[in-house]
Amino acid sequence: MQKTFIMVKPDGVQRNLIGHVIQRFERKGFQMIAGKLMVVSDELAKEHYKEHEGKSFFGDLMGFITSGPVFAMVWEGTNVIDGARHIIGATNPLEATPGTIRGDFGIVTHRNLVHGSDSEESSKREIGLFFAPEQLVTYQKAVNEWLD
Ligand SMILES: Nc1ncnc2c1ncn2[C@@H]1O[C@H](COP(=O)(O)OP(=O)(O)OP(=O)(O)O)[C@@H](O)[C@H]1O
Repeated sequence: MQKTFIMVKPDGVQRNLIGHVIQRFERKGFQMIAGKLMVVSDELAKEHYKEHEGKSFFGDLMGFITSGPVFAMVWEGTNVIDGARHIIGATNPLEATPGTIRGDFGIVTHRNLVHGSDSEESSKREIGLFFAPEQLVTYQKAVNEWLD
């Protein structure tokens, strides 16, 4: 089953949106298999966002993502990587469709509330950065047979 890494960023935690984000994914039919509240270290932030190293906003991004607790999760489901990106919405909340998390709650790109992996490769990499394999709890729900 496909897996993705989802993180409620520090602004989402401060704005009491952890429960809302979880509910959006649960309602869709995806299944959480790991979740934890944590503060991202400088080293982890740098590794997670290494594709952006050297860009003008990199310093601000590092400062922001380490500024307070995040809620890191792994979700599982059919096409969950793209499905989650649709629920989260476009990177710039101004361009995010209403009904998406960023479209409903975000205003600016540097505070866009939630992160979701953008490919199979990045989901594997990001899950490995934030969780040990034994922290992923795979289990069957009876409802799964009604989902796909
Ligand atoms: N021009 C920018 N100015 C400020 N911050 C930016 C800018 N572009 C991207 N960022 C920040 O870097 C993050 C990573 O950018 P990326 O292009 O990977 O978008 P994304 O995949 O939608 O976001 P994320 O990786 O957080 O899910 C963005 O979510 C945003 O917080």
